[in-house]
Amino acid sequence: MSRPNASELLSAIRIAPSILSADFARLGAQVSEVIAAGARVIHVDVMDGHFVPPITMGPIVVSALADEVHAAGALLDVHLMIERPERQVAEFAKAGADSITVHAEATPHLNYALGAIKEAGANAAAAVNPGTPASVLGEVGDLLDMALCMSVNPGWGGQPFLSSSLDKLARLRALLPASAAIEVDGGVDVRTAGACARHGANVLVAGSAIFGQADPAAAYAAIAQAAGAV
Ligand SMILES: O=C(CO)[C@H](O)[C@H](O)COP(=O)(O)O
Ligand SMILES: [Co+2]
Repeated sequence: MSRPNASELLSAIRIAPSILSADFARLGAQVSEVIAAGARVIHVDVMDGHFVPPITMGPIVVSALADEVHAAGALLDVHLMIERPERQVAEFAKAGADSITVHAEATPHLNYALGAIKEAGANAAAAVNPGTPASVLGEVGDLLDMALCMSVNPGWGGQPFLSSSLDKLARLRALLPASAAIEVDGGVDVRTAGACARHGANVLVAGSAIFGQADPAAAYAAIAQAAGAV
């Protein structure tokens, strides 16, 4: 099956529903609901029990969703909250990941890890935790298709948005080439989405604010409108 053009999809304002908060007993149906509502970026949170305490999912879940997501012209945005991610990126790309994010804090070899993602055929992204300066990503700016600003401490959905993230988004936007997308992840909802977009984010991850709601499609549409994505 042909892959969507990830660079093109990530160049507009996008709301990326995070399946971390989805009902896993009906994961395919939940993803279909948000795609029908207009979502073109599906965010997959991979946690290893080391970089962050919880353990979530691996390439097998990416592979299970890939055909449905790609057939809709949407992409799988895989957020690796794992130690030494460079050892795993090829496996996730093979499973169907279109963009892969590694944490700057998770490897001493960030430049190498980003190169490994590109070599595996995916878009390369790097994330910084709330306590890590944005400037770290300036060192690898030429390799970044996307930078991810964590607006909560990673590991759990449903946490409140850290307002200090707004200035950090603006610093990342000023620091990185215009071709790099800026993603924000954690505590994004109808109240925080507009400010994130105004401060330079164009890919807004939302988990509990979409899949934690009774009507995920309506919740998606409300956040998209708040961010100016529609
Ligand atoms: O990476 C993450 C957690 O580490 C999730 O993507 C993020 O927290 C989404 O959840 P919510 O929108 O509920 O904050
Ligand atoms: Co995430």
